[in-house]
Amino acid sequence: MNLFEETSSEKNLLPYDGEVYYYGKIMGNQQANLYLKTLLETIDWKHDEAIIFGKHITTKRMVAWYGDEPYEYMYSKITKKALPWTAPLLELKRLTESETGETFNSCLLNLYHNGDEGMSWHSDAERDLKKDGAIASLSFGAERKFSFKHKQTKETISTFLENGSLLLMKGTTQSNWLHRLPPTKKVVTPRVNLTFRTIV
Ligand SMILES: O=C(O)CCC(=O)C(=O)O
Ligand SMILES: [Fe+2]
Repeated sequence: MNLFEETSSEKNLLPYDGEVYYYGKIMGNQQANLYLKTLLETIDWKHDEAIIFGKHITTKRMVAWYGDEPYEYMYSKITKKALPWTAPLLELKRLTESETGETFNSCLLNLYHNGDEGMSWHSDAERDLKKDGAIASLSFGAERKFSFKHKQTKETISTFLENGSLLLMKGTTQSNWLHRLPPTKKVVTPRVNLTFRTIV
């Protein structure tokens, strides 16, 4: 817990061209497991849709989108509308804001049922997102590897995202680095991830 510390007290995981801070676990296992259960049961999960090479596909991974207002958000060439915050999501948004000192107005949630599901290399620099805005990532459930790859040098940095942990991406990270959640045979239990963002 570091309510009274600056984010700069966390070590930057990136060697250059961006800032990624891993805060580690910001709550105990019991509380994190309870959030996992609550989110699995109360979020309006839908299979993600995308248009890839002109083909309409739906993913095994499930997603949901919440925000301050019913923002329309373009993601993977499909427009989505944000739902109003639920009580547990507002709680988690406030916790994330107090830990990071940043503010957010929306949240994208991802549900990976097991290690077969992941997310391939991308950056979160969609047109509707604030340019170089901070993105905070909360993780619940199975611990998964998370990697960054520099767009020019291809240098790769990896870390593990624990149950109840917080990671913050800011500065020029999205302009210069890709990130992904690699699939893995080792994980057979679900993981829920929340990324808090700022839509403009
Ligand atoms: O599941 C994660 O940790 C990452 C999710 C992500 O990169 C995204 O939603 O853009
Ligand atoms: Fe992302």
